[in-house]
Amino acid sequence: MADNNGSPQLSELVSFLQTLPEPHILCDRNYRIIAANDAYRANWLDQQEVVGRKCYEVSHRYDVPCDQAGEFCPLQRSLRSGQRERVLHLHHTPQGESFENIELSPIRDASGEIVYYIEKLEPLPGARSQAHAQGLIGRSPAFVRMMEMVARVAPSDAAVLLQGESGTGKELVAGAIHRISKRADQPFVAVDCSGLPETLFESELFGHERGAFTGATVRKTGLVEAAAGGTLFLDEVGDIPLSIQVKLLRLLETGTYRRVGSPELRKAEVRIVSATHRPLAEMVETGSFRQDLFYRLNIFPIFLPPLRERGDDVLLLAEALLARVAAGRPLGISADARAWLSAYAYPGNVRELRNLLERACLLCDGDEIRPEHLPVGMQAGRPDLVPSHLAGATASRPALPAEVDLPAVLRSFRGSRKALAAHLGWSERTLYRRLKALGLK
Ligand SMILES: Nc1ncnc2c1ncn2[C@@H]1O[C@H](COP(=O)(O)OP(=O)(O)OP(=O)(O)O)[C@@H](O)[C@H]1O
Repeated sequence: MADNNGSPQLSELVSFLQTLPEPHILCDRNYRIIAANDAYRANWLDQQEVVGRKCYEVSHRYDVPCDQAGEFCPLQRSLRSGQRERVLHLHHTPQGESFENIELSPIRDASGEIVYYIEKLEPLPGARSQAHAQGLIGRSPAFVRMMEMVARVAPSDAAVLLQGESGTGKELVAGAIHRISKRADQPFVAVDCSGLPETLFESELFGHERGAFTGATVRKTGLVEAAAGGTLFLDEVGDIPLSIQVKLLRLLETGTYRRVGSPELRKAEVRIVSATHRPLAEMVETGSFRQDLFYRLNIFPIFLPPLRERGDDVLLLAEALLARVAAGRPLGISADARAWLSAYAYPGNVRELRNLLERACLLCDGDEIRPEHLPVGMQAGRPDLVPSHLAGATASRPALPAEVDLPAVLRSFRGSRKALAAHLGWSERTLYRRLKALGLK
């Protein structure tokens, strides 16, 4: 596949691309798309021609390469490493924004220099478009990095431990891992390990024989059996009593278990995904969690970022969740309410944002959510309405625009307007409006 100058023959590369069933494009080192195969074009039906355009412009609508827009660029990575590189990117597609696995393979000329790249673009199976009612929403770097870990581990059978604060979406991510995996057509069974007394928990998990204990009038299959062939999601795994931990360890190590009241060893065929908001490593230190079980569960740890570290995702989520909770009511969010939502610290993460919007919907009679419908407004008018967990949390929120003595801050602050906005926890627009209102523009 080389011409007389030692460069790979373009026409042969293009016809090779055509033989590939997955969507592929061919790019040069300058991000320019040189060819796209039919599988790629089938996804881009009715769209503008892509050949001749830059990959970052087509897939991301950026004016600059991904790495200059705060994302990992596989092309830059591959230029550095000289190897094939894989990343997960959130791409604009005719079906809406969705996650795609990108695999970039360098093509060299006879002198060994990289001249082209073949790029495979595969939608993440099961991770539906962000617009979908059940989809995981987010595009911040912290969220995309987390999703990249999800995409890497999902197709394997490795045990995954999801760690993150309450309400960060651990159950949703566990479901996504299942849907992306080859077990997607088999059951996904979620077990809440925190709610049940010890004996009941064991029989829920492993099942019991008739007469195994008082009240066991019929034989019962356990959740491990119900999940056969699929995924068993152990939520709040840090709450599993020590006596059951040893049985869970056996399940993970040997793939076997016993129903309560039966000596017979049964074979289980499940993939284990577990989640906790508790510091399991510390619990191992203090002896309340078995070290051997921790290692078994923690083959592939994934950390879910708290909402306060997800930047603009807050407003993206707010819009999407509002559409879900407002059920057909076309509700907007005022600029002040947006500023508050962006600045708030969300100790209860996405769940708290969702609850807060649900309440705002009920309080709002018009067509726009305003600060008076949010905890900030309620706090100002009716402190008795503020739930205790929010009252504590609001203490740590950034200052609201009206509470700041801006002229005083301006006298002491050295730095750009952007830095000042970040310092105050405001958007640049809010800062601009406040400066203008005070005649300080
Ligand atoms: N990225 C996201 N996109 C859309 N919705 C989300 C996202 N993350 C979380 N949610 C929503 O937030 C709520 C809480 O999510 P989930 O129950 O998965 O969190 P969790 O981390 O398992 O919480 P806990 O530790 O309290 O069990 C759910 O309503 C879920 O749909």
